[in-house]
Amino acid sequence: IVGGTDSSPGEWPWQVSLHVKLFRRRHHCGGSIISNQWILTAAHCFMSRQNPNIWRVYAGILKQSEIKEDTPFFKVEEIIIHPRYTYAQTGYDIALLKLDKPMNFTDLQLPICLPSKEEANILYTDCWVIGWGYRKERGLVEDILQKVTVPLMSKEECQARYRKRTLDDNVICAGYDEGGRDACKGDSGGPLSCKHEEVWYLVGITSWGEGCARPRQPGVYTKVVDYLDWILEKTT
Ligand SMILES: Cc1c(O)cccc1C(=O)Nc1cccc2ccc(C(=N)N)cc12
Repeated sequence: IVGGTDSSPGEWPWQVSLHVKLFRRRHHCGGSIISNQWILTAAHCFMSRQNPNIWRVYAGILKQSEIKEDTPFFKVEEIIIHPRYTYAQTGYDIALLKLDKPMNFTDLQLPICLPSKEEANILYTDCWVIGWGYRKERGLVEDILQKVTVPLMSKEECQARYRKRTLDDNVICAGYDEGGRDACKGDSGGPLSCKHEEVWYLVGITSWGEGCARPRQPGVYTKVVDYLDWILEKTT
């Protein structure tokens, strides 16, 4: 996260950290708890790493330094990548992780609501992107979970910013024309959460952007409401 601030314990209880258990265990991507057995994240987190056995899901974590050898984690039973995914920039950047056993909800690990179709055209005005990702383009994974508020922008406005590309229809953009506040590498898969009438909704999944926090280069997020049928088909 570029231009953000430290989160507090329990502020974002649906945020998880996805680690790869290889030579050096480390944070690779974020994800969101959507039920006691399912995590919603980005497909591009799993390119070249689709073996569920090497992944570890840490929930209820504020700092990466909390994670030790004996810190409990969830194993991944199944990784479901959207069948039409190829690259983040061409859309369908969405994946589901089925945990090997259901988690108990606590104050520090709780699910976030999926948006409903009826609310598909609500104008959310209180949206935040969070993660342990880079603070700048040539950065490194952060210790304390960062948060930054970002305004949503229309598809037309976003397409005008990415003139050389044709944006996928099922994305939502957010950011500031002056730049300075945005998600970045390492925040991928994490939630773009919007509060509406006292309830938090998972409006987007951090997917890509040209660099990070550059002027007129907004963050691009998978638009979750457009994948409700796919999510329900795979999780029920
Ligand atoms: C390609 C690259 C790096 O190598 C290092 C840092 C950033 C980038 C990059 O161009 N964009 C990105 C690469 C990977 C995940 C990203 C997630 C969000 C954003 C965003 N701006 N909202 C940019 C990303």
